[in-house]
Order: sequence, then structure tokens, then C-alpha cells
Amino acid sequence: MRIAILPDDATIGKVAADLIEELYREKPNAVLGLATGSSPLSIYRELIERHQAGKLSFKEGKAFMLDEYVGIAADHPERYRNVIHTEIASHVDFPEGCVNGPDGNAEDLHAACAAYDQSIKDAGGVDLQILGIGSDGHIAFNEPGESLTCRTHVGVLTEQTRRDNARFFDGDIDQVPTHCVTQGLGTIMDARRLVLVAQGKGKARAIKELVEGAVSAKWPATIMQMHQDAWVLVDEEAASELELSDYYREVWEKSR
Ligand SMILES: N[C@@H]1[C@@H](O)[C@H](O)[C@@H](COP(=O)(O)O)O[C@@H]1O
Repeated sequence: MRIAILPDDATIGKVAADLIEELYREKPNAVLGLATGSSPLSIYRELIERHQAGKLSFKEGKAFMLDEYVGIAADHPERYRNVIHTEIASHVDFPEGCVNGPDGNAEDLHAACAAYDQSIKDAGGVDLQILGIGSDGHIAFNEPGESLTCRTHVGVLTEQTRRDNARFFDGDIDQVPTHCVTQGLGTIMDARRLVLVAQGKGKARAIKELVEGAVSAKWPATIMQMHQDAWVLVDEEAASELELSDYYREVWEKSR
């Protein structure tokens, strides 16, 4: 893994956006994997700025989202499809209909999950997947105990995740949906590059497990240790429990 301990969120956004800009320069029809949550917002701000400055275009691109709540109202601002529209898609130039997300309101959720995996395959796979991480080590909505190879599926959110996400639902855990549809860890691992970002003390334990823990379903993000091109971009607080942080800093400096 490439581990970067960076001074602040703005720098995390810049480093991740550099990777995405480089991708679209080399491959204008690249497929980008989009994540929700607060962690990727600095990346989206950078991408929008670069797009508005004429340096970056997604006009031949496609995007796939990671996950969605089940049963959330179509016009709910926290429906991930709406969040992605607000935070990034409406500000850049992906062609109409080219930003895809799993359907949490499908009549047959299992069929919709299988169809979603197929649509990612049909698009040629994800070139670069942006990821955040839950405080319990989940990526997308793959909670502890999930199969390390699963495909897009219906999942049950842990109480910790619902508590963490209650801040987006008037601080009321009862308003947070109990189920989700999510790309599986197997689906995510098929992306050609993974770029995970994390900020703040609340992510320190999950980052320690991700980078230095044993690969295990208890901490689903640890599966990234098995990926050949995984980047972990964190701030000082999120890196604060890493035992080998001095070494990671040295490697990062020497490999630039
Ligand atoms: N499903 C999302 C994840 O994709 C996200 O990475 C995580 C962290 O969120 P945040 O970045 O707001 O801390 O929580 C949510 O539950």
C-alpha cells in the first residue's frame, strides 16, 4: 500500500485529485468510483475547481457509486444518489445518465444488486475507486463479519454506523435506515486503483487496523492489503495510532 500522512484535509484532497486528473488525462473515458460521507468532500472540491478552471473534464467519463440506503425517500437529501449529485455530479460534466448508483428502492433488491455488478463489468470496470472508512472499519457499507469476496448485496447497518451517520439525520438514530445496498468487498477489490481517505481522531483505530492489522472480516477495510494498487491518504490525527508512521513518511517522501 502507498501510505501518505498529510498535514491537512486540503492536502489530502489535492493529492487524491492529482491521481484522478492524471487518470483522466491518460484515459478520458475512465470510470471513476464515487464515495459518500464527509471524507471525500475535499477531493470533490478540488475536482470541481479543476473542472471549472478547464483543467479536467469528465465528458467521456462514467461513474459508479459505492452504496445506498434501502427504502430512503427519492427526494431525501441524504439519499446517496442525491448527495453525490449535490456534492460533485451537478458541478462537473459527466454525460447525462453516466453517474450510476445501486438502487435501494428496487422491488427486487437482490436482482438489482446483480444487475449493478453487471453494469460495472459492462463499463469495463472501475479505474479508480475513492473510499472513505467507517469508524468500525467498514468500506462502502461492508460491515464487520462481511465476506471478504462478496459482490454487491443487501446489508444490515451496525448500530455504530447508524450512530455515526445520525448526524446527517437531525442527530436522530431512528431516522437512519437500517439496511443498505452496497458494492461488496470483491466488487471494490476489482477496481484497478483504490484511494482511501480518512481524517480525524475518530478514524485512528480503523486506520491502524487497515494498515497494520491482520486481514480479517472484523475490520473489512483490511482487505485492501491484498490490492496491488491501494493508496491510503490520512491526516496526522487519523495516523496517530500507526506504529510505523516514521517509516511510512520516509517511504512516501522517497517515492515521490
Ligand atoms: N457508506 C458510507 C461510507 O462509504 C463512508 O466511507 C463512511 C465514512 O463516512 P465519513 O466520511 O462521513 O466519516 O460512512 C458511510 O457510512
